[in-house]
Amino acid sequence: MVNRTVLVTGGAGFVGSHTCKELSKNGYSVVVYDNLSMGHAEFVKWGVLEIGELLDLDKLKFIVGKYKPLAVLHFAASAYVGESIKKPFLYYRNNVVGTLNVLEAMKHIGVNKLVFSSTCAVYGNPIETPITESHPQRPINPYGRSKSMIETILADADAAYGIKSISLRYFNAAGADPDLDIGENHNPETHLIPLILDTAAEIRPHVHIYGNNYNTKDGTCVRDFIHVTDLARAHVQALEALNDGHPTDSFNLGSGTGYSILDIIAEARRLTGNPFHTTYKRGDPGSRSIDSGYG
Ligand SMILES: NC(=O)c1ccc[n+]([C@@H]2O[C@H](COP(=O)([O-])OP(=O)(O)OC[C@H]3O[C@@H](n4cnc5c(N)ncnc54)[C@H](O)[C@@H]3O)[C@@H](O)[C@H]2O)c1
Ligand SMILES: O=c1ccn([C@@H]2O[C@H](COP(=O)(O)OP(=O)(O)O[C@H]3O[C@H](CO)[C@@H](O)[C@H](O)[C@H]3O)[C@@H](O)[C@H]2O)c(=O)[nH]1
Repeated sequence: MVNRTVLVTGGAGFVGSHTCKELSKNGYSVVVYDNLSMGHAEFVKWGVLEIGELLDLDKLKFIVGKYKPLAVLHFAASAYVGESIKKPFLYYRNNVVGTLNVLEAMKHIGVNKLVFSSTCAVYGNPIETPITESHPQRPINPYGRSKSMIETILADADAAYGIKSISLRYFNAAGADPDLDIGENHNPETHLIPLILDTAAEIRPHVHIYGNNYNTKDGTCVRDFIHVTDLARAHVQALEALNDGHPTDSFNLGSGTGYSILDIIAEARRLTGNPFHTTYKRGDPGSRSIDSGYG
């Protein structure tokens, strides 16, 4: 019988849970491995939830051995740029050591395919846009550096142990499941669009704009947003490419168009009809000015 079981680390989180839905729609049997530090048990609607910690190598080996998945989709990570500057060891441990443990467990059981959640933060401030996959990697914060280190480790894992991987470097994930089965629910919430929508809904008093003297058209940072369901579909395609023998590779996932923070605020005011308040704060030193991707 063909093995259709996949292990999804971080499958109770935002992008992981949307991907579980797409995997299930495409006939895969999903096992989620998540410590629920940021995710939600109620987001695991399309598979089995195994509560576990990336840093617990014995448990990871046990779960990989129990289900013997054909592949691992590895979302679980710490993923806040600002926090990574304040707590770099947490980011290197959770992201780099956590991924080493996933790879070690895969090697131990003989699983040799991995789809990895990388990020456009591996590029740092771009020297040209749109950013292509061959753009130099000069990350400017510990979060981006942790993901860039993992990509290096993945190349070594292929060379030494034949573990094939596809790293998907997403730009900014946005939106929610069109059927409203799941959505974005982070605590604390730091992402721009949910904070803007909370302000328009009068749950928050104002939106802080972090910095207005970046070298962009209006001085605010520029980001390229991609819908979370498009990201989810790309993961299924990456899994199928690995199954078809595609070599270790990396791909950007963005729309190719960047919008400034002021663009996003103007559009949210127009769509909601609420001219909500904004205030300026100092820009975050680890924040890249422009992210405009390549779809
Ligand atoms: N959201 C974005 O815009 C974006 C953009 C680029 C890359 N990414 C990457 O995509 C992945 C998913 O991002 P997200 O926005 O869905 O984040 P998220 O925080 O919603 O999901 C991460 C999940 O991993 C789990 N987790 C974290 N550390 C763990 C550990 N040590 N052991 C077990 N489970 C653990 C959390 O509980 C959570 O459910 C991350 O790797 C992130 O770096 C996200
Ligand atoms: O209240 C806010 C929140 C954010 N921002 C700015 O808005 C932009 C987008 O911020 P945010 O939504 O927090 O996303 P990023 O910092 O770009 O990081 C996200 O997108 C990255 C890819 O670009 C991923 O790797 C990260 O995991 C994910 O958190 C940045 O310039 C922030 O400085 C504000 O001005 N005010």
